[in-house]
Amino acid sequence: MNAREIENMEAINAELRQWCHELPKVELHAHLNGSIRDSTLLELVKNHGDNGVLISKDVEQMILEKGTSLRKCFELFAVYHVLATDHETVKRITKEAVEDFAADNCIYLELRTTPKKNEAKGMTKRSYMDAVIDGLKAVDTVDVDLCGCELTNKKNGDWRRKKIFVRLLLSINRSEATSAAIETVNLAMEMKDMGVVGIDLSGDPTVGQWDTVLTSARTRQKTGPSCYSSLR
Ligand SMILES: CNc1ncnc2c1ncn2[C@@H]1O[C@H](COP(=O)(O)O)[C@@H](O)[C@H]1O
Repeated sequence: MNAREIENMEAINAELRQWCHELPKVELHAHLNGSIRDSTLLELVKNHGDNGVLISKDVEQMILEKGTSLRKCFELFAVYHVLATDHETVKRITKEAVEDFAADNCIYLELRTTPKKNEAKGMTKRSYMDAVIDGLKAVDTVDVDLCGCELTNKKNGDWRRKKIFVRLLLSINRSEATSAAIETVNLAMEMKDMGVVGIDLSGDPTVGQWDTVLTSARTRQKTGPSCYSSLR
C-alpha cells in the first residue's frame, strides 16, 4: 500500500469508528466490577496505599494484561473485589459505568453485579444494592430510567438530553456458599419493583461447582415463587 492508500484507509476507518460510536446500542451483559475505569482502579489502589496487599505497579501490569487470558482477567476481578467493598466506591463505580455506556450511545443497559457483604464497613447485600441505586441517582450526564421510574437526573427539564434505560441483575458467584446464593435470590425478589429483572450465574469457571448453587435454586423454586431465570 502506498502512502495515499494508507491515508484513504485511515480516513475510512475513522469514519467507520465514528459511525459505530453514533449508533444507538443495547448492552445486555455488563458486569459492574468489570466496567470499572482503569483510571478509577488505579486511584483506588493509590488511596488504599501500597500496603503489601496491592501494589500500584503490579496493578498497572495486570491492567495491561487483562485481555490476554481468562486467568489474568479473573486475577484483576480479585483486585476489584478488595477495593469496591464500601458504599461510596460502589456508588461511584455505578455512576461512572452508566455514564461511560451512555457516552458510547448505549440506550439500554442490563447491569449485573454480585451483592457483597463487608461487615467492617457495615455493608450488607441489601446496602450494597442501595449503593448501586444511589450511583444511578447520581448519574449526571444523561437521564436514567430505572424500571419505568425516571430517576431525578433531569437537568432543568431539558427534553433533548440523552436517556439510558437501566435494568439490574443480581449475580450469584459460583464460589459462594449455598446460603449466600439463597440470600441473593431472595434479595432479587425483594427488589423486583426496583429495577431488578433477573439473576445471573457467574464466576471463575475453574473454581467451585455449579451443583452447589443449582441445588439451592431448585429448593427455592419448590418453596417459593419461580425466580430462577427471570423475575418478570
Ligand atoms: C467469561 N466471562 C465471565 N465469566 C463468568 N463470570 C464473569 C465473567 N466476567 C465477569 N464475571 C463475573 O463478574 C464479576 C465482576 O462483577 P461484579 O463483582 O459481579 O460486579 C466477576 O468477579 C465474575 O464473577
